[in-house]
Formats: sequence, C-alpha cells, structure tokens
Amino acid sequence: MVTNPLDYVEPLGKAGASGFTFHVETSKENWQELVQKIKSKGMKPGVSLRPGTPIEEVYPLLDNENPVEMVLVMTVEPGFGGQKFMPEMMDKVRALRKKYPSLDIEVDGGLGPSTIDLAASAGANCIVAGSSVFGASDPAHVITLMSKSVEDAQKTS
Ligand SMILES: O=C(CO)[C@@H](O)[C@H](O)COP(=O)(O)O
Repeated sequence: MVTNPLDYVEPLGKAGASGFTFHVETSKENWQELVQKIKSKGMKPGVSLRPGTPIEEVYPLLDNENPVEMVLVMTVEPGFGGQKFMPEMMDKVRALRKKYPSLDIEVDGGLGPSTIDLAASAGANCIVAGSSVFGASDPAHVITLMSKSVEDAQKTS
C-alpha cells in the first residue's frame, strides 16, 4: 500500500507491469486521473480496500464510464504476510460478485488450503497467497489445490 500511487504509475509501466492496483482510501480525490493514466500506460487498473472500508466505497469506481477492472478485497490489514484470514470479508466478495458477475475479484491475506474454499465460494477468482505457498514443502501442490477450488466454485456458480 502506498499513499501516493500516482507517482508509481509511470515507473511501473516502464518496468513492464501489466496491472496497477491502488487503494481507494488514498485515492478519493484523484482516482479518475489514476485510472486514466494507468490505462494510458497499457496496464489494467484495479482498486483495493482495507478491511475497515465498506464495499460501497468502490462502487463509484466501477459504475463509471472509465471504470477500474479489478477489485482487491484485503482479507488482512495491508503490511506484511503471515496474518490471519478474516472470513467476515467474504460478505464484501459476495456483494461484489452479485452486483458484477464478470468482474475480476481478488483476495489477499491468509489464503491457503484451509481458507481457499471460503473465498472461492464467495466469488473470488484471483488469489494472492504468500506464506501458504512459500512455506509449503510442495508449493506446486498448494497452488494446484487453490486453483482447483476456484475453478470448481466457478463451475457451480
Ligand atoms: O503483504 C501482504 C499484505 O500487505 C500479505 O497479505 C501478502 O500479500 C500475502 O501474504 P500471506 O497472508 O499469504 O502470507
């Protein structure tokens, strides 16, 4: 999480990033400028929200003629890996999936074999996982398991 995302759009675009996600909490005044600049650099714009931020705060960024294309629901406070997944954040994922059936919805924080089904069944289709993968004896197995959970949930939704 950075407080001045606009400063990073150009360097990340030059470095070859394909997407750029900024926090709604730090971008209330300039999100439209941010989205425009991110797209002009060939990146996909996304918006993220902290656990204490209501989901309604991202709706204006989606219900817009130049919308963000992904929402990242933080399932821990941003800052560091290894924190505990907050299952109550799945209400936000469910609300988003109901309102925007084809939106990319990402979750980040505490995702692993024991929490992936909650996120997948709520409607998340992009998963950020740190410790559960890098701390596993068989990281490929954990990735396969989580991918399957998301794919299976999408088939039944
Ligand atoms: O860095 C953060 C949040 O800022 C973490 O949420 C990681 O992005 C994922 O780490 P794990 O929770 O999977 O260990």
